[in-house]
Amino acid sequence: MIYIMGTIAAGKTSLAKILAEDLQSPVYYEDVENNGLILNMLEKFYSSGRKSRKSNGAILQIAFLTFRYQQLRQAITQQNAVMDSSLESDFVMASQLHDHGEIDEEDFNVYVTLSQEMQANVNGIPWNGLSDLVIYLKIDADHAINEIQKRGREMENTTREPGLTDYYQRVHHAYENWANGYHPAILLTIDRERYDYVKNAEDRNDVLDLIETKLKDLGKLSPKTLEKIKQKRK
Ligand SMILES: Nc1ncnc2c1ncn2[C@@H]1O[C@H](COP(=O)(O)OP(=O)(O)OP(=O)(O)O)[C@@H](O)[C@H]1O
Repeated sequence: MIYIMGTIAAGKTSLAKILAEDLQSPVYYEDVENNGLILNMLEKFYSSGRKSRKSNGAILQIAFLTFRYQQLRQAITQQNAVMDSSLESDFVMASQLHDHGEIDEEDFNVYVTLSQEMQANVNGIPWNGLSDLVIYLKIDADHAINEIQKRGREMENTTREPGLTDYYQRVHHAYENWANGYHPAILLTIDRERYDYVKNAEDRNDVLDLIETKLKDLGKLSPKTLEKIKQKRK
């Protein structure tokens, strides 16, 4: 499994799509706009800043955990499945809510215990909770906030709720800290300020080369398959 990590609007969904197409791998999206359960919860969570994060934060994490676990049960059986979000990214989100007093100690304990119990055994397979490769999309906070505003979701709009800018900065900071201290699995950082893999074909190829070479080095892609993929791209 390949996890793509990064702050809100870092470009995870786009990279997941591009990478999965190139690898011809299964892909799993967060796709909040088409998931009624998550969308309703998220709208409540975002509705009135800190107050609504506090009242809905814990149950939102349980909702994400349920949805993500459904994806994980499938993805774990497939080679190089790409996930644009994961239990790992949810843990960063849940922890920052807890760190800022928006999920209380007791609720956080329930969430962590449940998450660990679920991950200890996926589809009858004991699992260590790690993916084969973690890709971190490193982006400047202001750039990410700009991207959030550009996609124009009402619930994420900072004009409607100015306090959201602080929240986005906080989440950005949480991801930076997480990436700096992450060692359990192989982490590949992609600099979003350097590569525009959506609009620039050369950048896209460079990013795909970086990721796929790493997969080859990890034994997740044979040298022959990597060569074929590169030829197909030309
Ligand atoms: N565990 C979580 N806790 C709280 N909010 C979450 C969690 N996971 C995702 N979200 C929120 O759900 C929404 C997801 O939107 P979307 O699927 O477009 O992804 P994104 O994280 O913004 O990624 P990108 O734009 O990089 O693809 C964002 O507002 C995000 O902050």
